[in-house]
Amino acid sequence: MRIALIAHDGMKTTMVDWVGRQYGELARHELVATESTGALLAERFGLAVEQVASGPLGGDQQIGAMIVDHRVDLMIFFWDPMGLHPHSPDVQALMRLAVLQDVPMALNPASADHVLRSLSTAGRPQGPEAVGGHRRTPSVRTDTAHRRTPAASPATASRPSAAPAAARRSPASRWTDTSASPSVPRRGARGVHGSGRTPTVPSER
Ligand SMILES: O=C(CO)COP(=O)(O)O
Repeated sequence: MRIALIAHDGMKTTMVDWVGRQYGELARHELVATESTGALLAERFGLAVEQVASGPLGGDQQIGAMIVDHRVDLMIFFWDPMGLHPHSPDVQALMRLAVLQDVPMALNPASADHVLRSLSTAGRPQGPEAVGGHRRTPSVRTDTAHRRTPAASPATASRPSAAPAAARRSPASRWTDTSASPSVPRRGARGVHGSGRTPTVPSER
């Protein structure tokens, strides 16, 4: 599985802490990162990390292109909610592509922990969903029970019925590594997630 790792400057410490906790699991996968994030992780942990350009210099767009090419299976993006980013349009575009292509995306350590923990089980869907696959495209619901209005809007009804990613790729293909060991227990006493993020001073990017 290829995992994209990205952190804004204000979240780099958080990323280092998280990777330190999840090193054992992450080392089992291919990693790609925006330049500064990747360099930091390679230096701190000796991880083999493919690096694209720095985020503000187009790296987010390069990761986005990888997502379009189905070369990223999971994105961990510690986006800084307190920072102003000159490349915000790139960040938004990247997130849009991840949503569009139905690539799992975690934006903070708590969700990243959950997603990583699920690697060992998500390839084996159980129950009714095992028949039809465990992933669906949000905009292409086939059941009608959820609708409050009598009919779907023409725009919704005329949409192509297949999700780009779902159509070309089996759900399980993203989760082939089913032998992952349980993730490293969380440490710290700060809440159930233990992510313990310290608020950071807004940074420029
Ligand atoms: O800005 C970023 C993502 O938008 C991260 O880029 P760097 O990893 O190069 O700092």
